Amino acid sequence: MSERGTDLPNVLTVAGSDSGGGAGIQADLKTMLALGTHGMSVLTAVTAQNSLGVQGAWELPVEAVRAQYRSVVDDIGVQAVKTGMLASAELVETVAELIAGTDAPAVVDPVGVSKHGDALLAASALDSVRTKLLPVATVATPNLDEVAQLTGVRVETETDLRRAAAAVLEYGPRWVLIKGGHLAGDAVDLLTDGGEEHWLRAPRLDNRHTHGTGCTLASAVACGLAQGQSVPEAVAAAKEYVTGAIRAGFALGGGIGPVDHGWALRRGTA
Ligand SMILES: Nc1ncnc2c1ncn2[C@@H]1O[C@H](COP(=O)(O)OP(=O)(O)OP(=O)(O)O)[C@@H](O)[C@H]1O
Ligand SMILES: Cc1ncc(CO)c(N)n1
Repeated sequence: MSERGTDLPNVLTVAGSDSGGGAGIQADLKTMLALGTHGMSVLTAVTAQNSLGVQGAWELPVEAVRAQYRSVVDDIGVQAVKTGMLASAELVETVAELIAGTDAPAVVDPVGVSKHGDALLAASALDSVRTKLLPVATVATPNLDEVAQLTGVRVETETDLRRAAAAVLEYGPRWVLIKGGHLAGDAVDLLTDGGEEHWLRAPRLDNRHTHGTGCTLASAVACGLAQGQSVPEAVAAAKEYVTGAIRAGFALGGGIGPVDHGWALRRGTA
């Protein structure tokens, strides 16, 4: 038997490709490798993207998404699913239906726009995210722009995060992790299921190379869940991983560089 052993959990990302390698499918798979899981992917869209922005985006046909998902789940099996860019209402609804039929926790990152403000989800898909995708989520991980788009709640202070969380929970995810990364001050996120409340606080790092933070955090949560952690445990570990990745983020191209997914692999070996 190889050293891999037989207990490496399988984690599936359903997301778009970022040609620059910092966000999307590429960030997800790198996170899954770094955190000791076997990463697999269902591609929903292809973007021409780099450190300066998104130059083009093309979504895949619904049949292609459905076929990839079936290939993975029916043969290999998954211990957790993570979703990212889903592009259109049709794809959002297809993926929600596929997740509903899968016996594994789902981390839903309701990706709306890229860090540069480029749309990665059609405005006409918002309602499907609210009524079809959020209800099948074990954890939903919106950032503040996505919260505003989905619920109309505008977050300006840490206290507003509570109101935002309550508004997202109305749509039915089991847990919500509101990412306060775009607020001033500490990088504070709020995880709640409407009963328990967990505040995750990290110092704001003075590094502009933060491309892919959201994808990385959501994938790390999926890895923890696949490894049998509870939602609060998986989120706490994911926050530590993404904070380390931002600290190690590096310049690439002429704009915003990526976080460094490999930092945790090198931990203790320098
Ligand atoms: N400068 C920073 N220093 C420390 N932590 C940060 C910083 N910026 C973001 N974070 C943290 O990174 C995680 C991702 O949050 P963020 O709000 O950046 O996601 P996002 O906007 O969805 O990212 P993206 O769209 O680039 O993938 C959160 O835990 C947030 O608090
Ligand atoms: C493909 C893709 N998915 C997600 C994000 C999140 O910002 C991005 N920039 N690109």
